Amino acid sequence: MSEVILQATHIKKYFHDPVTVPVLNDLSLSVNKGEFVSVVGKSGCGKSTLLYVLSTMDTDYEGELWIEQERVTGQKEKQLARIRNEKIGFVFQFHYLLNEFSVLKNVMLPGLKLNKYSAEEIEHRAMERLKMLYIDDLALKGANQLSGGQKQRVAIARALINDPAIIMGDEPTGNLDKKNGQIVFDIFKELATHYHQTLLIVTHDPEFAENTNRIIEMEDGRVIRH
Ligand SMILES: Nc1ncnc2c1ncn2[C@@H]1O[C@H](COP(=O)(O)OP(=O)(O)OP(=O)(O)O)[C@@H](O)[C@H]1O
Repeated sequence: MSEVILQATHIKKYFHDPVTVPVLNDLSLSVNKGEFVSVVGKSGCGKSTLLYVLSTMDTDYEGELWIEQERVTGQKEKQLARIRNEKIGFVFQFHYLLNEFSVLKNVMLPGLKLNKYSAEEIEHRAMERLKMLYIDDLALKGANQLSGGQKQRVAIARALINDPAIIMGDEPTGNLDKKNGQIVFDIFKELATHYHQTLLIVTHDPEFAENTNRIIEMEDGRVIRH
């Protein structure tokens, strides 16, 4: 049987602006280990809101969220911070790299926060991940010296540093041209296929979605296809 990595059940979330409207409306989904899942749907259907809930950054919802065997819902901020750092890797549309640091340092930073490995081990792990993404030759460059596509690959290496249970992405190819978007897609695909990395990626790009293992389609805060 497949191992469930992420499970969300009966998630409801409301915004009060100025009247109360449901943005996530009794939404349930689960993602198995090694699956590469895309989340699609029209603008405003609730994809980003869902990702905030699933990534533990938003705790103001009804329903339950589990990541691996751990119940996330109801945990205090300190525990949530640990869960985020240990179990979730993020890749956003914008890379959020620290320009004043080298590529290597950027990739190492979330590892240093975890307090699990020595600095030498983290450096070694960072170099391994840069090799996995074919950018180890950029390790000592400043983050501000890279192209958009290279920056996004560094952001993926950084997301991988703590061996997360799941990588979540919000339009990670949204800022890239077609060629670089394809490179980033291929990396995700390889991570899923060769490393059994679980991925949940919000995308507007139908071609991207079609080539993932499974499409979760949303409409008005609900899942209408999965
Ligand atoms: N902080 C907020 N307060 C009130 N309403 C909000 C807030 N954030 C989002 N919304 C509304 O919730 C709905 C869902 O927004 P969300 O950003 O999750 O959609 P989305 O599917 O990610 O859209 P897009 O594809 O354009 O990024 C929209 O109608 C949006 O206007």
